[in-house]
Amino acid sequence: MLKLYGEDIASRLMIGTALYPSPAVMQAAVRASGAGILTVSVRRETAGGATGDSFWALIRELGLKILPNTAGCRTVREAVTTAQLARELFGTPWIKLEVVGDDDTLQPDVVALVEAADILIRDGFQVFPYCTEDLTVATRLVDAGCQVVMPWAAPIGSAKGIVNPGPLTLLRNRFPDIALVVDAGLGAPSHAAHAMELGYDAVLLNTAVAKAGDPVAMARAFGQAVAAGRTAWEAGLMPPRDFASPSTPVPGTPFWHAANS
Ligand SMILES: CC(=O)[C@@H](O)[C@H](O)COP(=O)(O)O
Repeated sequence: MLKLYGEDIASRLMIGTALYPSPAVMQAAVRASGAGILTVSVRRETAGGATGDSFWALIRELGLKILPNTAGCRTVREAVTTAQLARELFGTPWIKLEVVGDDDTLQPDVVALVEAADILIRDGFQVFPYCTEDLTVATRLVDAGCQVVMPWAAPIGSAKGIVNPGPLTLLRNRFPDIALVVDAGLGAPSHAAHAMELGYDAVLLNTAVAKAGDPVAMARAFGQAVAAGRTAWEAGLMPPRDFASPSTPVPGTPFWHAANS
């Protein structure tokens, strides 16, 4: 079972709560996804004023583990203050730490991210940092005390899927004991399965479900893809190779034999 900061989590899918056509669709999609963790943007929702309380009520009704996030923060100070507000609102030390460094790509400011992670961990937070696939950045985050690292697949909302599988595989190999979560940029259930087939512990997504023609059906499809990808990883995928190999090497011998391998 997935363990994050010592807590058992039943599902390897984490889902966001933004951009749905209505609150009812959001709730139905989250339920259909089978997600174990819900992420919510504290800054955006508290800025919403009157809508805030009813939004939190909808979120609480879902009965899932909440991972508040610092989406929209652009500085260390903003991110730290937002995390402190989240801890008060939700009574959790968990925080998905986002510090945006560029408005076009929403690429994380990884320098500010490491600094903010360090401050928050010293203050007792359990940090889920949203980062790029850079090995050195991941190392700094782990050194600061992050037990979870969340590299992007592609820019938030881009739906491109995994753009750089090589560096993501490198992270998996370097950090076998750290929970790795692909966060952002997934557009199709096959992208989520791909992340799981790379050995990632979980995926986090939002836009591809919220913006689908039928968000509820798409949420279900993502849930199934995550489960399938994880099963494939556990089953042991055959490594790809550059040469052909006949599936039935010896006529009349349909089953594998050591001598034919
Ligand atoms: C919801 C969240 O926390 C973000 O990191 C992000 O929105 C997820 O990315 P996608 O919307 O691309 O799935």
